Amino acid sequence: MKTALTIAGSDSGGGAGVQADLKAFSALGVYGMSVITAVTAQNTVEVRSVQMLDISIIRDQIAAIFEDLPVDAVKIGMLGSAEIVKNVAEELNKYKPKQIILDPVMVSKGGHHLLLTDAIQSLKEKLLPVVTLVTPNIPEAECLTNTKIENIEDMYQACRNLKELGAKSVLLKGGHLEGDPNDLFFDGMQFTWLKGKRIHTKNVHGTGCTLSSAITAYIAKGYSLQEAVKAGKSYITKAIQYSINIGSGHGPTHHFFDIYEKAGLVEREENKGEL
Ligand SMILES: Nc1ncnc2c1ncn2[C@@H]1O[C@H](COP(=O)(O)OP(=O)(O)OP(=O)(O)O)[C@@H](O)[C@H]1O
Ligand SMILES: Cc1ncc(CO)c(N)n1
Repeated sequence: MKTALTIAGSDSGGGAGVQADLKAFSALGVYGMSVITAVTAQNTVEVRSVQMLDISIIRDQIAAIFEDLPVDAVKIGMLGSAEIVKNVAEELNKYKPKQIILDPVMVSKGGHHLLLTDAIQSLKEKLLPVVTLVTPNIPEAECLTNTKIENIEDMYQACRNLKELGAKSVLLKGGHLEGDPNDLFFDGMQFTWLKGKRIHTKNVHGTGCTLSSAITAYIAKGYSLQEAVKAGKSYITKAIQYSINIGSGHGPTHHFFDIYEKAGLVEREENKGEL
C-alpha cells in the first residue's frame, strides 16, 4: 500500500486540517499518517482558539514516522509559527522525502489567522525551495509574492514569481476570483488550466486541505504531477458536489462520495446548503 504523511493542524470539526487530509488519503486508497503541529477548537462557523504544540513533540512525531515507516509523499498544511516552519524544514531536510506538497495555509474561511505574520518570511525562505508543488489560493499567493492578483494575467505572473522563489511547480487556485473556479497549474515550464464550474453551496469548509491531500495521495500512487493535479481537481469538485449539510456555517465536503455513491448511501444534491 502506498503511504502519505500530513504535517498540519487538527480541526476539531473534522472538515479541514489533519482530519480532512486523512479522510482524503483513505478515500483514495493510500495509508495515511499525521504529524500534528497545532490543535484548533473549530467548527463549521469559527475557529475559537488555537494551541500550537511544542517543537519537541512535533520533531518527535516526524522522527518516529521516518525512522520506521515508508513515506511516499508528504503534504504540509497549517504550521502556525516561524519556529514550527523552521523546525519542520530542518526535519524534512534530514529525511529528504521525494515528494513534498505545500498548502501554505494562512487564514481560515472565517478570517482567523492560522499562520503568524512573521512566519511568512520563513515559509518563503525555508520551505518553498524544498517543495515539489505549492498550492496557494489567491490571497496566499498575493502574500507570498507581494503583488495583487486581480485577473488571469496576474495569475500567470504570480506562478512565475513563486517559481523564482524556489517552488518547483505551482497550483494557483482561482476560487477567490469572480466567476468559475479555474485553477492554474505551472510545472515550471508550461501552464495548464484546470477548469471548474462554481457549485452554489456554502459547504466549502476544508476545500483547500482536501484538494492538496488528494493531489498528495495521487502522487504517492505514482501519478505524474500533471495527472495528480487533474485528478485532485476532479476529486475536490465531486467532494463539493456531494458536500455534507451539517453545522450552521460552512459544512464539510464529502471525502467518501465514491464509496457511498456505489453503496447507494448518498445522492448528489447540487445547490444543497444554498448560500
Ligand atoms: N464553490 C465552488 N465550486 C467548485 N469548486 C470550488 C468552489 N470553491 C472552491 N472550489 C475549488 O476547490 C479547490 C480549493 O480551492 P479554495 O480556493 O477553496 O481553497 P482554499 O481557499 O485554500 O480553501 P481553505 O479555505 O479550505 O483553505 C479549488 O480547486 C477551487 O477551484
Ligand atoms: C487546522 C486547519 N487547517 C487548515 C484550515 C484551512 O483553512 C483550517 N480551517 N483548519
